[in-house]
Amino acid sequence: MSEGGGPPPAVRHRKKSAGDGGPRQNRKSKFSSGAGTGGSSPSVAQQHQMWARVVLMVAIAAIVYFTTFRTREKKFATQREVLELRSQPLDCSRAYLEEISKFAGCIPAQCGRFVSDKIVSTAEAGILLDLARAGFEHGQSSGGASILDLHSGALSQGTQFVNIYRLPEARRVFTTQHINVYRHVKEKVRQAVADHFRLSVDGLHLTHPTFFSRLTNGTAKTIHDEYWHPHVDKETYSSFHYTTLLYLTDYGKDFTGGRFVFIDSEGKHNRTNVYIEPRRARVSGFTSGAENMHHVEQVTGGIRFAITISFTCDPEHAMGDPKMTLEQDDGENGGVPDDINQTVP
Ligand SMILES: O=C(O)CCC(=O)C(=O)O
Ligand SMILES: [Fe+2]
Repeated sequence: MSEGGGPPPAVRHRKKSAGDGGPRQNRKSKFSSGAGTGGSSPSVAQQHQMWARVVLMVAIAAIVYFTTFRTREKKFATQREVLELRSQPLDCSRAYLEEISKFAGCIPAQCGRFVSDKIVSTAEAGILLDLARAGFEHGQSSGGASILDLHSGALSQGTQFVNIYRLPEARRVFTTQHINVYRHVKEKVRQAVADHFRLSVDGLHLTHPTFFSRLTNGTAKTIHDEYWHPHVDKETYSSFHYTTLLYLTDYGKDFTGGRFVFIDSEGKHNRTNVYIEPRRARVSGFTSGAENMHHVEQVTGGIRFAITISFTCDPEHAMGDPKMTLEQDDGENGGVPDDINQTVP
């Protein structure tokens, strides 16, 4: 019974002796250069053992490294999806919470982010794309990032900015339809932010800078062209409390690269990149604190158009609808605000 129950002792013995030079000794001697190689067999076995240890140690080091310094990738919204609403609640960063607590009615039920393809129609986005193209015909950065701010009139030109409302050739560049759609869309987005974060819409104001962006893979000429740096909006633009983005062109069709990426850090070494692939008429919204650190990937081909529509809870930083004329030119700098340098992160 005892013999039949387990593996035969001989088999067990052979397995155990596999590393002790027994059967291997013979196999090895076939490849040895000279006769009488019996004496070198133990050292070959030792070498094997040593290599096994090295391989094991490297494997352990790799496992430790990849579990300690890990970057995970998550897709929050792909270009192909048509989303009613996708959201992710987050804890507010301490500084954000401290500041927003001063504005009753404007404190989010919870910090976080959302994406929806149902707030703005593709027809509206098409008209805004037309507006953007018409505006950028009168000025573009010589690097990869151009902006057009309808409120101040700031428009990239070469390595600088001009006021589009001062350009005679741009007099009638925007149509009544452009203007009406811009205002209407901005209101819908404002309402969506108020609904999502459960705010009183009256306490939520449009703020500066709110602008169109046109991104390409052109070589950066100034710091304003370097749109890909990770940042926190509240730190880049102090008046921001809620950031929204409206995409006017499609990732993978109109341009490549250029995904929006939230960078979620868990501890010192672990991070998760959360991707939003731009889609025409897609709106994303998020609280502007450190809980929503983000960046835009470099565009590798084509042209990416988007609008950054920003909101503040602070009435002192509130901004009205754009007048789209030179009337609003009240600055020494031809209406281009002094802090234009903040317009592009
Ligand atoms: O265009 C985007 O997707 C993001 C732009 C951005 O991060 C910003 O305007 O602060
Ligand atoms: Fe940003």
